[in-house]
Amino acid sequence: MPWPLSTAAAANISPLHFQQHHQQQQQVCWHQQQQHHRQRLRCSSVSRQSSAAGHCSSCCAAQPAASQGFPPLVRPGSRAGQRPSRSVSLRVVALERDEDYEQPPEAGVLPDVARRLEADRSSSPTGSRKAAASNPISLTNPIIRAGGSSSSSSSTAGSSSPTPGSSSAPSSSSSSNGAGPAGLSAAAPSATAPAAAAAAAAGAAMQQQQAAASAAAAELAGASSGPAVSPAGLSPLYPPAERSQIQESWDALMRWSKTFSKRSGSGLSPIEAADKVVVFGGGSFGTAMGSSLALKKPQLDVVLLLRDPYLCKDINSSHCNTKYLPGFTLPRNVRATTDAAEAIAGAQYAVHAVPVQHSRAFLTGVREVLPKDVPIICVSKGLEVGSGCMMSEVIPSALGRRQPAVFLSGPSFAKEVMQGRPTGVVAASKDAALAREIQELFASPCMRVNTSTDVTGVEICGALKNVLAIAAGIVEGLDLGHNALAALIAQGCAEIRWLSQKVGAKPATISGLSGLGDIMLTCYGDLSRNRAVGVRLGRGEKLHDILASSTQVAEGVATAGVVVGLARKYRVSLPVLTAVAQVLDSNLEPAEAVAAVMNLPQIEER
Ligand SMILES: NC(=O)C1=CN([C@@H]2O[C@H](COP(=O)(O)OP(=O)(O)OC[C@H]3O[C@@H](n4cnc5c(N)ncnc54)[C@H](O)[C@@H]3O)[C@@H](O)[C@H]2O)C=CC1
Ligand SMILES: O=C(CO)COP(=O)(O)O
Repeated sequence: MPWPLSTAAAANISPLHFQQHHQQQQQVCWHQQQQHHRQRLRCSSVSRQSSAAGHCSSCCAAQPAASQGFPPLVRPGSRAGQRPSRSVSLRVVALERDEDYEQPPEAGVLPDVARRLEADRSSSPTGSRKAAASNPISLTNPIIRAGGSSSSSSSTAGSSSPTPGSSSAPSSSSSSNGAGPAGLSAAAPSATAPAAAAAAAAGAAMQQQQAAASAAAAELAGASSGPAVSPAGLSPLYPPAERSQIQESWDALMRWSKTFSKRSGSGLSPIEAADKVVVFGGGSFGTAMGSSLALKKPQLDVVLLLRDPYLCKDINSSHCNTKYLPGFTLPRNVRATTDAAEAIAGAQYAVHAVPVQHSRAFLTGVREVLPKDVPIICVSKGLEVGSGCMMSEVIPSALGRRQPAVFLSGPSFAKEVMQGRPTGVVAASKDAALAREIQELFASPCMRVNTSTDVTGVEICGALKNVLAIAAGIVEGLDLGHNALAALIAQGCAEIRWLSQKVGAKPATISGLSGLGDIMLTCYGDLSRNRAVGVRLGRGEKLHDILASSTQVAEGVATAGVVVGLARKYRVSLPVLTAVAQVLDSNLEPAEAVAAVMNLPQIEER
């Protein structure tokens, strides 16, 4: 299981069992869990490209808000290389949609194949175990602190230097042998004939993993029929019947994953086909997303288009974005330039990471040199002051044409992307095939990418969560406690839902990665710049001073005012989000705003 037992699940078990489980979890380090998980959930595209890339060689397997200091908005008036066809196949699985679960491979499907593979398995049990055991997984990101010994050359488990913020993580060289964490490997002997048959239907690789799991479990249990014991030396948590059900469900999920991945087509994957990607804006997130692509393919030319020649020089000479991501060494194939024509020439994709309020002017400036068929992958989150436009409207308006575009959003702090920590985002485009292409382009063992066609939903949620994060920061800065923070975020979620639905967002988007996922990250995560603005406001600082001392953008500040206009247009009342705008506009002290919201009429929940 990729994540620890949920609180909800934990609430249903006895304290003793919970304690046992917790001890198990502590014994099975994060890296072990991940390695186990990845070995099972292998992504064939990464597997294919990683052998070439050496990245993960053996695993996966115009109205300026002058008072807020915003500059005035400017109203605006053949590429080389080959991209894969838009019919590029799905290799990475979005687990969120119900329809994906429509036909999970059940025990007993394809019985003839199952029988054949079962026969194979009984004839060679050790061979398959060896195969699984010789397949170590590395999630370790080769991007390391500047001054470290290596960067992109590190590809095997445990061989890279510690990443910032993860120094306490045990070395992955102590990883499991593929048999997985305690509960799973110990439960393997109870996998009975139907489970084995279904595993066979899913393919030989799965069968190899099961054999490995069985063998490891037998080893752990002393090859006897006695009670299975976890590697941590603890008894299993659940009663046998429950455990075998859990194992069966897990196996079915893994078979489904395997068969889903097998539906891949032929042809080059997007990352294989690409040889150059341009990133508009070399701030923290542009650099992080560019670096994650650069790591996937060392031959890929990743060019950051910047305005600051000194920063450019720094990046090219020291391989470090000293201004926005100090302490991280960038992959060697990331470079920077201030020359837009040179940066864009020959690029197959353009990642747009320029703050929303500057995007129109920026895009107008590159319109002539940007080929009209290069897809823009927009990661900027916010609403344009003056027009109220979302980026999906700003882009065609600034370029004066319909450019292929995908909107990538979700809980994804730049620093954690740089650290190679597991991250999930959603790629939304009206063009579903393009969304899948971008899904495949960015997907890696560290990055899950769901697809969506709900561009409006993904964009509005990404913009609104920044405003809510400021409110969350204010509550934190005022030291109002956990209850207050949770109540505020819940209210904010409701307000985001009310407005998002009015503008056409789908419910699945609002509760998905770009909605709830990003709300949780930004409202609770210390790395959020928007939240940091709120914290400082709550502690009594003035907005002007906060902005003057910040080197990075907090999109929620500009977006808050726009949100109120949108709410009025759609006739929705948004107490918390409106209060944020009032505080930012210096019409209300943070503490007054909280008191006013607390004293609104008591209402029925909706
Ligand atoms: N940093 C993060 O963790 C994440 C940021 N984002 C979004 O990505 C966008 C960019 O954010 P960051 O990279 O974090 O911002 P940042 O503040 O770190 O960097 C902004 C970049 O834009 C450039 N820029 C500023 N004004 C410009 C102009 N007029 N013309 C051209 N370039 C200009 C800056 O020079 C800098 O390179 C924002 O919309 C943000 O909400 C999205 C997800 C995560
Ligand atoms: O959008 C983000 C993470 O998903 C980054 O949030 P901040 O801009 O508040 O740092």
